[in-house]
Amino acid sequence: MSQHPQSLAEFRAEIDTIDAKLVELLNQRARLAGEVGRIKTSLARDFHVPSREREVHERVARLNQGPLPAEALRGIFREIMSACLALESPMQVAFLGPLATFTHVAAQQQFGQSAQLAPQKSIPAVFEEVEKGRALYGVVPVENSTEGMVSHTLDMFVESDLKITAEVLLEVSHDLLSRTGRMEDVRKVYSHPQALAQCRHWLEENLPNIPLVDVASTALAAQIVAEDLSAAAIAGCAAAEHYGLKVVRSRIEDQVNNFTRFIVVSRKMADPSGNDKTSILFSVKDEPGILYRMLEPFARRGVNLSKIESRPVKTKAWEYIFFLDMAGHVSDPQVGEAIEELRTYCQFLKILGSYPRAK
Ligand SMILES: O=C(O)C(=O)C[C@]1(C(=O)O)C=C[C@@H](O)C=C1
Repeated sequence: MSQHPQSLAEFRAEIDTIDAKLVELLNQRARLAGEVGRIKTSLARDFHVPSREREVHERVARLNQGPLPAEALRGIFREIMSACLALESPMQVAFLGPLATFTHVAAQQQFGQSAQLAPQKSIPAVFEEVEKGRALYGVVPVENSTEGMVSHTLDMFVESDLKITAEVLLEVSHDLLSRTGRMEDVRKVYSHPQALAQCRHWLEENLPNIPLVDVASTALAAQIVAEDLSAAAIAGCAAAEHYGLKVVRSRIEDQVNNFTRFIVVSRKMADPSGNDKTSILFSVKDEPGILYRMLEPFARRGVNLSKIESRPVKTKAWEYIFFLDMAGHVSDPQVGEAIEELRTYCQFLKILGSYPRAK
């Protein structure tokens, strides 16, 4: 028996009254978004307007007096806008599947639950969906803080003209999942090679001599394990929920702060947000001092470089391509000028996009 049954009921009654108002207000908001959608249709404007969504999020954060944390309100408004946008025009987003992978979680985090998220079998398939216009955006992993770059994604940009319009940072935490939830039943562990690598020490200590099996995704590992009582999968909690598995051990990754960076690609460049990054791809002639010369235009203008990666390319025209990330938008004079100066040393240079820096 509760000590204050009366006041509990009273509080809940007040919450009910507020919920009724919220429903009414949310629908009022949705009707207005519908009007905005009709105007956009008549003017042939884009339905999804990231800059406006940013404005709404910033305004909401300024208005917030608590006790709700800013992040909680951000999530709520992301879903409100996702639902309003879906009324204007359903937004198609392709992502590297299958369902319940970390890329799926990243896509949901970026576009909300009302976007139409379509899983694809490969990174090239995600790019193709966007290139052919069947999806407005594509979401693919690009870099993991433990295992380094997802090279397939970077390689895509050599051929593709899609632009990076956003990045999503997701804390990736791995659980050991199985049907029974019991450690002693585990005779085999399935996962994506990167996830296995990220849990290597934990596996050596806790499951020595147990065979580890590489599969194409953490979600596929969970799907296999859902049919096999003697196997376990390393995957995220989204996969546990999706495939009805139990958690044998949670957070088994060797490194805390294990982040994966995902990128969002689209056919159009993103507008400046005030806190952007720019990514470029280029190749230079193989000659002495070239590395120094290619970075000098950025140093001289005080453009902060945050990453440089090189990849071998099996084409006669060049030997290595470089990927460079820098602070700022390509429309910032220092950024644009430094890139144009670098271009004079390059056999090939492509601006992959300027996009808001992930928080
Ligand atoms: O303001 C608009 O352009 C809208 O379509 C409304 C709205 C919103 O819900 O606030 C919805 C989708 C857009 O991406 C931006 C904002």
